[in-house]
Amino acid sequence: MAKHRAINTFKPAKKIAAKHSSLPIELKIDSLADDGRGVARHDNKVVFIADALPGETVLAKASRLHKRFDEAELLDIITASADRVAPICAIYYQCGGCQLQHLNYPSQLAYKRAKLDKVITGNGGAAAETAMLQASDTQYRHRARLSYYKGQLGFKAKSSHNIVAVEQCPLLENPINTALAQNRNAICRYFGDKAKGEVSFSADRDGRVGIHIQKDGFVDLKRSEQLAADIEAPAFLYSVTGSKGPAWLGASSPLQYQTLNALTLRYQPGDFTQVNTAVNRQIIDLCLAWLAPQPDEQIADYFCGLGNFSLALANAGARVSGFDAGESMIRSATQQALDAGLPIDYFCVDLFDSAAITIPAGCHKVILDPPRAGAKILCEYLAANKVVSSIAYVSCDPATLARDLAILSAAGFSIAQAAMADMFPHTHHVESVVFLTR
Ligand SMILES: C[S@@+](CC[C@H](N)C(=O)[O-])C[C@H]1O[C@@H](n2cnc3c(N)ncnc32)[C@H](O)[C@@H]1O
Repeated sequence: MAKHRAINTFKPAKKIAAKHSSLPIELKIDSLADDGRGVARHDNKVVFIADALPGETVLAKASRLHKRFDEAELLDIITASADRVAPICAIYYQCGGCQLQHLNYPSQLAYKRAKLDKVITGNGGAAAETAMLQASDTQYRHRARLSYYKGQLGFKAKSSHNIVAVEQCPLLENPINTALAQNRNAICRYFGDKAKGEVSFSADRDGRVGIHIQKDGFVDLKRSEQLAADIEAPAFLYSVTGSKGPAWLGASSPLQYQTLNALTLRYQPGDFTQVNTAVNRQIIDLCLAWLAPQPDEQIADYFCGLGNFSLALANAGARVSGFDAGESMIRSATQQALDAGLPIDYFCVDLFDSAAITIPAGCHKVILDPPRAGAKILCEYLAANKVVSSIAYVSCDPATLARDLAILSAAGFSIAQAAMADMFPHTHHVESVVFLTR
């Protein structure tokens, strides 16, 4: 069996008492927690064990003790689950990027679907009607952010802030893996022994790969120019920013993210784009079907980013108002709408501030796609304001979705449709879309 590493947690934990530290314990895994770890009970306490699966009996060693639960490191599997598979990545047990590669893919989907079903039934919906959106479970990410420190370029490790060197990642689109292999040495030389920072790769519609470097400290503009010359096409150095001083900005044209058919979003590294292009298209299609935009009908797109949903809704005939706090994205979205001749007005607003929220005149349909924190304030606003009758809620966190659905349900909205979208295969993240009407 491959070596298993300790569990990743960022909460401070107590030192392990001597009697616990040296004693392996046998645990029976009952279920999977929301973060993908196995859950067992021992000494009347819940224990979380990374890489353990329901139905398994494992040998584990306590690694961190908390007041209400413990964490343990998997030492060996005594009885393996029939759902256990060999990870698709050689560094899975060290890398912090994925949590579910040891679980077969259909079971990953079932686990995520069950999480969403709980939220749906908890708010009066029918779980049996939840649809499933999915595409390839490999090579699906069009962007990745790696860290650099002391000669290592890779992802953060599972159980620490150390960096695991990544040569290739099976979840990344091929152009990113190629760009990584071709340019790793030049990037590592650029950082040298002392500097540290982050390197973002973003593959666009045309196979170009933009590289953005965020460095601690000052940016050496001459060396950045040299790095730009050294990077092998079709990858190119987009920009280098530092925590101090001026940035190096290349003269490259923006990247292009393809949404539906011929619709594209112009973006730069740092802008939000949905990581999984194929699943994103399915989500847009579904939201279009649910919201059924009519000619000249007014629709609001809250947390619109670059206009991923706004463009598709306007292209289908609606007039759209998009709201987001990202200034540069709103600028870029506004220009795109002008260039495409589409009737979209974008507004830069903080949607966590109730005083800043507005509903456009004549608007009865809304789409919202908040970050993990959800959209509590906005949902309270929509609940209180009786003009909105249909909401497509795109969520990347079932916990905040549950909280927000409860607010909307209490105001008379009911769940008409729902879908689980596997935007992030092999990780514990659950993306979902819920359609509410009243
Ligand atoms: C999950 S992304 C969705 C973006 C877009 N709908 C898309 O599909 O590409 C969440 C968006 O919420 C925006 N956001 C985060 N906090 C915000 C806030 N307090 N007010 C308004 N927008 C916010 C981010 O800028 C980001 O564009």
